[in-house]
Amino acid sequence: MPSAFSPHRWASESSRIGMRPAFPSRSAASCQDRTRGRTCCRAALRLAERKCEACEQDGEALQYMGFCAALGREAAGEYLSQVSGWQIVEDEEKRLRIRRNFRSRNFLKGLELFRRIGEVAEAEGHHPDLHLEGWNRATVELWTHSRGGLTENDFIMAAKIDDIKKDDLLRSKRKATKTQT
Ligand SMILES: C[C@H](O)[C@H](O)[C@H]1CNC2=NC(N)=NC(=O)C2=N1
Repeated sequence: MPSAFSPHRWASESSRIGMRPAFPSRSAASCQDRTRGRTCCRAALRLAERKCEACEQDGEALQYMGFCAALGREAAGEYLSQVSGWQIVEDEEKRLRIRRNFRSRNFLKGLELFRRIGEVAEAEGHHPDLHLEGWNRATVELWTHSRGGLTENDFIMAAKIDDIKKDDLLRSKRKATKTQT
């Protein structure tokens, strides 16, 4: 788990440089899950168990440090190791995004995959770009539009997409047949 982005790190960083911590309620002291008496800390949660944070309100970007800060390539690479099948790409304006490709069994199953992803996106308030081409080539791209790049929200969504049940929709991976040489 990259410690660089735990709320404790952000809280100590922000106090060190004199900035208000992004989520004061999440400082180490208050990050205590009183119902179960154990520290329930965001940084200890798998990406798929975290919740996307709204990065803007009424069209205004929220000045948070932390979860909404646009990530550089190195920090994005640290998060990438926690999701599966995704790659970091640059768009025509050099903005980072992550992309995962799927092959659906048919066109309608490709649309059903998007529907299942859409349900998670609506629940999280963070939405992917979805492309379905050549009837069964489904591409999912994630980036944080309000930040013009990648934030933790994109990797939370990627992890949640990884967890979506989808084997019934996708072509099985062709067994690699080794040709005898
Ligand atoms: C107000 C609301 O949080 C924003 O419009 C959300 C909606 N979904 C979003 N999805 C993505 N990928 N990026 C955003 O900046 C974004 N903003």
